Amino acid sequence: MAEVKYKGENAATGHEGEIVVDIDHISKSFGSKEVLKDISLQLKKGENIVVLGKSGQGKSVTIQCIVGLLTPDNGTVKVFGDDVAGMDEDELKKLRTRVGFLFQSGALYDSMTVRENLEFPLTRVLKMADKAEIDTRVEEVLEGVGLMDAVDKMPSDLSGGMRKRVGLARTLIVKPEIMLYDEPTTGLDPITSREISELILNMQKKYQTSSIIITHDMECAKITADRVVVMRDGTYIAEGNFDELQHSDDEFVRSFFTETK
Ligand SMILES: Nc1ncnc2c1ncn2[C@@H]1O[C@H](COP(=O)(O)OP(=O)(O)OP(=O)(O)O)[C@@H](O)[C@H]1O
Repeated sequence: MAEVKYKGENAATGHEGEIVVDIDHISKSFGSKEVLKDISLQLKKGENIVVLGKSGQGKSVTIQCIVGLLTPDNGTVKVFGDDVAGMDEDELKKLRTRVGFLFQSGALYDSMTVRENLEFPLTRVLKMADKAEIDTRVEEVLEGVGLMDAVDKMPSDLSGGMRKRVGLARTLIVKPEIMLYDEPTTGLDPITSREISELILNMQKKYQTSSIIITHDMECAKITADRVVVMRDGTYIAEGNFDELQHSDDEFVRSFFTETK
């Protein structure tokens, strides 16, 4: 496979080149099914990478390897310089406070208000106890996603787009340094999708967050990506910025930019 090269000039906020996620030649099979064959990728501080690929290509498996929910069969994943496979439960817990992930479902606790959903990671994960400090964090993050009015509502009273935004706020409230987004705009109307994409971009700018964004939504890719990689048959076959790949010589790569997903 052609190794994915890092193009530093595409990084939006270029933070002295610090590599926060280093995926080095990983492979992963489930039974006889080889899902990841040879994946290498480096995410730099402050950078947004979008991963494109058809369904079932192992994009989600890759991000699960980054947070230690899955372990690669071969190769290494280092986050902030440490090998994830070598971490014990405590180290993994700590890692997951620094790496936020928003999975497709982005499930909220239905029996809790928006405020309680947001307080949960602060009190349970960060063990915060100062009520004033907790309130400030909740208000700050809700303002960030434009949902201050919804603070006392139940998730069932919110639209799909609003729930997605609360899910994002709940992930962001612990101020993760890395964000992993698995299809953040799936199932949303075009206007709400654009709002979520712009939110992802704002979070990157505001907190210098580094992100890997898996999406089929080309508008989301266009808005958020400093760099795009294309996955096929368990490897990355192309990388570049949005415009470069849109005009790629490779028909498969170009197809993402012309097909309606
Ligand atoms: N824990 C697991 N056990 C067994 N098979 C798995 C597991 N996780 C993923 N797979 C398989 O790995 C393949 C890739 O799954 P993955 O969810 O990473 O795809 P994807 O590229 O994210 O696709 P999509 O866009 O549809 O979400 C699928 O065939 C899936 O069934």
